[in-house]
Amino acid sequence: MSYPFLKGHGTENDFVVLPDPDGSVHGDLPAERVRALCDRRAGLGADGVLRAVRRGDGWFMDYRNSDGSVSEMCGNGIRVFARYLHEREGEDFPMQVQTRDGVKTLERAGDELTADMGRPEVFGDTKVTVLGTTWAARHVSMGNPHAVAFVDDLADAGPLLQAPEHDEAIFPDGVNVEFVVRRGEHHVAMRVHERGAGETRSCGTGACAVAVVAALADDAPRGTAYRVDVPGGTLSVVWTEDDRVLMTGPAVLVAEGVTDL
Ligand SMILES: N[C@@H](CCC[C@H](N)C(=O)O)C(=O)O
Repeated sequence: MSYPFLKGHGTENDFVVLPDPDGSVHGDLPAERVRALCDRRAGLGADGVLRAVRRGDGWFMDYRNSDGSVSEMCGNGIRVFARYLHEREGEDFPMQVQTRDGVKTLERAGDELTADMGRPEVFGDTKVTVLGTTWAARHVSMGNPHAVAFVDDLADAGPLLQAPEHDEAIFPDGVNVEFVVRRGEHHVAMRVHERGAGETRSCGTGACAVAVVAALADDAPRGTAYRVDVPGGTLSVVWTEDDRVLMTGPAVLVAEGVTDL
């Protein structure tokens, strides 16, 4: 059996897009198939899979991490998903996309796309540990869970070959962990260890969580744009007066074909 696919990325957080309009192509998308597709040696290679399913008169983004697990939301993924819907399915901007974290609206921003990521939920303090070093972190939900830790140097977190240790009582389903340094006024840089995918070159929801924590620390007025550098590029994040987080960044489709994986 052959399946159509596309490959794309947003700030080098890369995804396999699986068109499955009536949901009949991939069934419930078994975790083994996701792992096979995302395998960087034996498969197409990706941090996650974006299955495109029609729901009502719109589209649902069925997001899976590269280990086959489900997540509520993916910020880089939704821009790539919207790029796909625009270029291959004829959907216009502004565009609404259904996700496990509700409906998100995407707009064009020049060559880039802006996603309204909704309201952040800022919780209390927590801790993360890597190879015996522990940092204070802030728990933020962008629909999916994040722990944001400011560090002295991005290299301090080491090679991030394993998930950082975290409080299982606070994060029973695991957590995405961002390590952050300041680069200038309203300008930060981060690395991320993604739940279900390992260290990646970028995380859109992570960049939003980081900008929210930085804005709170800076007491920055709502509407202040934060530049968030990631290993794979740069995202811009604004936490608005009406408590929404707008994330702007690139979304690129790089290949399409068929696969029997
Ligand atoms: N890369 C994503 C986040 C993907 C989901 C995450 N790993 C999780 O399990 O919550 C992004 O760009 O937001």
